[in-house]
Amino acid sequence: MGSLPDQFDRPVHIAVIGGTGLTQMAGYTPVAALNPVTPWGVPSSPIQILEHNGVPIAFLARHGVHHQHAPHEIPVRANIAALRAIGVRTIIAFSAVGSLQEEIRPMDFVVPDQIIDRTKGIRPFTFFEGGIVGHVGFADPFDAKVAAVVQKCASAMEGEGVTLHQGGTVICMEGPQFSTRAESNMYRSWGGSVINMSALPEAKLAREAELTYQMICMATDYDCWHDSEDVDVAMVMKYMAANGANAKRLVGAVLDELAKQEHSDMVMAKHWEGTTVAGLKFMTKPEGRNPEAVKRVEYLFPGCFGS
Ligand SMILES: CSC[C@H]1O[C@H](OP(=O)(O)O)[C@H](O)[C@@H]1O
Ligand SMILES: Nc1ncnc2[nH]cnc12
Repeated sequence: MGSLPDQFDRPVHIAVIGGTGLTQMAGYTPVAALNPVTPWGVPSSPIQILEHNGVPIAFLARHGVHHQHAPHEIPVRANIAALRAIGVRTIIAFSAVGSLQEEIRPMDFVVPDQIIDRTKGIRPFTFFEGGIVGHVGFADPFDAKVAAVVQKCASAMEGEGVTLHQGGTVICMEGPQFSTRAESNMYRSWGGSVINMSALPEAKLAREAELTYQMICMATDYDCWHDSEDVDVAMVMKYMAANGANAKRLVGAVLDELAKQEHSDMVMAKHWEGTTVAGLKFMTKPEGRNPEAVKRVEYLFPGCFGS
């Protein structure tokens, strides 16, 4: 990465956030590696700009290039802010997850449509604080239109080792320790489909930043509720290695599909444009706004308060 330029002169609209076991996107040509500094610090990894069929894609390794950030240490605000600042409006976020349902087998893919928050409030979870208040809708944390694109791409790969479950609830736990058996069974009773440690605050911050965001999960284990072996890191890495090629193929097919003109409004997150900013302007009266907080928010939405 060292020899790549640290600037890229075109906006990049689509990003992939790679999770455990997906720290690179083979088959794409890296053309730049950016190191932005945001008001919330620096991102987890350099942002690699990859080119595929002339379309630039941003790639960020959630846990860092060497997997050095624990789930609660990931600088999620810097990640999301930096991606938005380079032009990204759609994020495909990949995650290795435990399965909470018999029919979701290790190596199956899941495109979730809901999240239950089991983080413990120790992760910074909003851009809007310290003198700027904002509340965004989060009833549907993911994006049904991107989910449909993923489904279409996965269907085309059926019979090639790709099984995809459309819809489902991610339990996002704090970690880094895995769940107890009692917790795992409780999550099942709540209707949880899969479990990870990274859907939040990523999805919330993407929404605050007016981005289209969809997670693609790949099951690596049955957590500890099942009568098979309890989850451990070796198991997660083993399945990621075994199915990593399919994960990359699926993500690649999704990127190719999203690059089509017919998806441009969705990719540019036109349906979210202005939704956060409208609420921000309405909430904290100008005389109550902290100039430092205003400056930080204007990194996300340049000129949004008219300064
Ligand atoms: C190594 S198992 C736990 C770890 O794996 C998942 O990572 P990611 O979502 O980034 O793929 C899970 O969320 C935990 O961070
Ligand atoms: N069982 C599990 N619990 C939490 N995160 C995970 N990531 C992969 N498997 C997991």
